Amino acid sequence: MALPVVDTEYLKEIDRARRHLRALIAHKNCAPIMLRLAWHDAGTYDASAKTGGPNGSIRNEEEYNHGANAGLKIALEFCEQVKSKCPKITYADLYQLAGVIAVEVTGGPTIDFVPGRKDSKISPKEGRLPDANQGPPHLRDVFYRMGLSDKDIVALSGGHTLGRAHPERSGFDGPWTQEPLQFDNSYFVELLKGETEGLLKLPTDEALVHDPEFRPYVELYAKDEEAFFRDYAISHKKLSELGFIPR
Ligand SMILES: C=CC1=C(C)/C(=C/c2[nH]c(Cc3[nH]c(Cc4[nH]c(OC(C)(C)C)c(C)c4C=C)c(C)c3CCC(=O)O)c(CCC(=O)O)c2C)NC1=O
Ligand SMILES: [Fe+3]
Repeated sequence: MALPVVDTEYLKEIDRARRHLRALIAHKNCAPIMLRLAWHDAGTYDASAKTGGPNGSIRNEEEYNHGANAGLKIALEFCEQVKSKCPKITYADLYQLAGVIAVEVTGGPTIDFVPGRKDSKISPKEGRLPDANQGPPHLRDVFYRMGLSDKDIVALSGGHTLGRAHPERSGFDGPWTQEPLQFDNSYFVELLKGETEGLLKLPTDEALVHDPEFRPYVELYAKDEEAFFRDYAISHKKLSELGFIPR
């Protein structure tokens, strides 16, 4: 079903939340972890069972304690600061808006945000997010289950232009690019360059270079930042609206 239409009061609350999120993310330099939070709430979607997805369930202790969500409590607490000033916004909308603002504030593309997500108290079982240690078949299993495509997989992985891995959270260490607070296509440039001292490549990042279906997108995005921004904005919107057929 499409995202339900919201009333003008709610739209004003969304605008207030936008402003608070912009100030918070700029002040705390927390764009990367806010983007990861938005993905981890949405990335549990199962298109055939119609369960999981961007429904705020990651705020449940049972879910934010899942292994793949290590470290996200910080982002949940940042969002709680905005929720206390904008109590009408659902957690589901708040987390997705945080992801959209995180990309905007770091110089990435403007992503169309349609509000109207409802909160769910039900958390899916652990294991719906992709495992960084696996390769292309696993990536396709997980992203196809969400209802996403090969192109979405490559474009969304470009979100690793932001932030870094932390040994105490995932066992991996380091940023993917030289400018982890700048949203650009350098993730793809680094992927094609090979090893660079101090920069990280997950097995799932490497998979994009070696798989014949994924690689052409990596080459396009490394060469044409506009093409990456265009495709990323489409894929990010898709992921943030999983479970709602956009109007
Ligand atoms: C495509 C498969 C994929 C995998 C397996 C993945 C795994 C992954 N992503 C990140 C951090 C990580 N991930 C992301 C965006 C992100 N993450 C993500 O994969 C999902 C959610 C589907 C798993 C998507 C689709 C996006 C796209 C925007 C950011 C911005 C950061 C940095 C956070 C920070 O700096 O704290 C870590 C390190 C966590 C830590 O130690 O702090 C790992 C292990 N990211 C992936 O893309
Ligand atoms: Fe990631």
